[in-house]
Amino acid sequence: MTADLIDQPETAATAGHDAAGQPTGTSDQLAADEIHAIRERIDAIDQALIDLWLERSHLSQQVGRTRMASGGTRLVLSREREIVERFREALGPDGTQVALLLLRAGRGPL
Ligand SMILES: C=C(O[C@@H]1C=C(C(=O)O)C=C[C@H]1O)C(=O)O
Repeated sequence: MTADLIDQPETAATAGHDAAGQPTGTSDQLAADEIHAIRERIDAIDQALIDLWLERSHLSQQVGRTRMASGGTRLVLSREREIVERFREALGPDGTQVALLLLRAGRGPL
């Protein structure tokens, strides 16, 4: 998917840029303006996701440290299964992959 986006050659018909100078994939100015506005919201969402991702992984590592310092286990697999299932129910098979990546980020270096 990423390769498709990167490899697509820019032609005369797709040479338009938005107000920030980013290629929009269209030479139509109205469409380019709309795309620019939507991209601002997309960028804000991406930043929120990054911030939440980092906050979650720090919290998860904190739980792991607290539990191990008290003689407990590093992981609780039943809780992890619940989380994977929550994401799968909400997002389908991609949700499973997202949850597994989230849990991996929370483990930190093993
Ligand atoms: C954060 C915890 O520790 C571990 C990490 C989890 C997570 O990242 O959500 C879930 C279960 C545990 O394996 C927890 O028990 O809540």
